[in-house]
Amino acid sequence: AEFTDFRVADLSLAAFGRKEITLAEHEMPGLMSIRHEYAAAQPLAGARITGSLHMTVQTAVLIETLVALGADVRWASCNIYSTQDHAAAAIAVGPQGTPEEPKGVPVFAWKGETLEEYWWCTEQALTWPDTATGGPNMILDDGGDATLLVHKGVEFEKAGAAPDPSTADSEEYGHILRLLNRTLGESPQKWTQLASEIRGVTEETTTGVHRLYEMHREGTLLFPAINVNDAVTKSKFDNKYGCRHSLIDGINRATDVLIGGKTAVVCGYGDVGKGCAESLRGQGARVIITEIDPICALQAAMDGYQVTTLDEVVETADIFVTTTGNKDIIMASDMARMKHQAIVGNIGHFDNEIDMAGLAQLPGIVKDEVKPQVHTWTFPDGKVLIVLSEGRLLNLGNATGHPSFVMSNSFADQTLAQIELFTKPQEYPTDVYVLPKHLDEKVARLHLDSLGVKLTTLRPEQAEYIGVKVDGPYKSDHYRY
Ligand SMILES: NC(=O)c1ccc[n+]([C@@H]2O[C@H](COP(=O)([O-])OP(=O)(O)OC[C@H]3O[C@@H](n4cnc5c(N)ncnc54)[C@H](O)[C@@H]3O)[C@@H](O)[C@H]2O)c1
Ligand SMILES: Nc1nccc2c1ncn2C[C@@H](O)[C@@H](O)C(=O)O
Repeated sequence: AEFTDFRVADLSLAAFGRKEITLAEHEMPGLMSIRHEYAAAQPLAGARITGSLHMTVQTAVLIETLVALGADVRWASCNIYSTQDHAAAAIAVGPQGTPEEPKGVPVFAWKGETLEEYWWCTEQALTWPDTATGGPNMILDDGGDATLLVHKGVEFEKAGAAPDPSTADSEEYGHILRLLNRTLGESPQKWTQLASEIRGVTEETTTGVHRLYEMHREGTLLFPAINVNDAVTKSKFDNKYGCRHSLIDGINRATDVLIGGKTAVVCGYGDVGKGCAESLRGQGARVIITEIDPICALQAAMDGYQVTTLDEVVETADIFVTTTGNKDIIMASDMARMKHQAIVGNIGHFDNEIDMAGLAQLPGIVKDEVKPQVHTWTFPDGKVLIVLSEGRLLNLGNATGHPSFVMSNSFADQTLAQIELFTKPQEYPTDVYVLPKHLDEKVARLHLDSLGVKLTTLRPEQAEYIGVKVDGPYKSDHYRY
């Protein structure tokens, strides 16, 4: 039967996507090594994995690794602007298919989805026709939207109704409520039944992890979770070195502004902020940090950055980047004070770091599209602001996100986490876990040869002296790297 269980922008892009996937595989040695190591054992045979993670070339390599390990997969992106359409096309067509006869994986993602389409895609990725529960038995999440939809579905099914969408405190939540009101009418136990077979979720990013700990604290978490973000080989690499590469990629492709000599403000000096600050300084910008945390602020000062408040620099700086994972960092009133053609962008997971709703409501403001994901906002006095990706993460909205080599670390962690949760459910009662250190070190080890690294081997007496095994783990669980 013809395979039509997908929705992408343009199947004819599949060949281009396949070429870039092939190039990416060489740049993802850790992930490919895990694919080869585990393929024979088929550890994910029987797994039905719903993915909600930016549908990029690198994610395509992750998807095909999960499939190679035996999994069935359904996929959506976790952001309306982050899909690379040629990667999505290659996934729908598959390595053996053609645009005329696709033979790939169900994927529902295209660059420039509306919010309503985004949640429809997420629902498609979560809906598994011809299965007992109608759903997945694993979730691979980035930011927690798939996990949220399942939890809200169960919550409202238990209550017998979802709130009136007109009461939603955001446009996004309104779409979720409309969707759940529809499914409540169509199938009143859809989400409860679907959740019953989910063995767990592996969460990619800081903001999604925050949501999981919050649900666990509230006692509402329905299944165990592995916090992949806090694998050292994820957040100390992807968040830092990935953003170091892809932040200026996004700014350059969006504006081609000369960064050298300009003043750039980075809000937040966590893993992402550190990479962003280094990236901008590397281009010759004078980088100023804002922080709430005295430790991160002290780190920034010791790294040679001025650390002050946004209020102090909002009228003089040229480029503003939010990296906090928090909300309401740059408000409309701040943007009203910025200089002509200041550039504002966010690289945090959600679009609530920049007050886009407030900006749109400023009297006399005029929004104009320069090109996709680049807008000017003109104030009545003629001052123009340049806003990237409408406040959504600009490295994936204006560029192609992190490069393959760093995503190889993150996705090796993800694959190991999926195997852990799927094959050892009895070892993971509902809670939030991190990957054991020996797996973290394994992922790092898999990336050393490509960079020409030669490790030193501990001698037994040395290992004994520092209290570790010759083959590791080399650090305590509380070591901070
Ligand atoms: N775009 C990407 O490719 C990408 C990659 C990784 C992570 N992320 C996302 O980026 C965000 C940050 O991730 P992270 O790992 O750096 O988190 P983090 O917690 O390490 O860093 C965030 C920092 O922001 C600071 N902060 C919080 N509120 C602030 C405020 N009001 N003003 C100034 N500073 C404030 C915190 O003190 C913290 O140091 C998260 O949303 C994460 O999901 C995006
Ligand atoms: N090329 C890429 N493919 C997939 C996801 C990508 C990405 N670049 C950044 N993210 C987001 C990740 O950094 C994710 O781990 C996060 O933390 O947001």
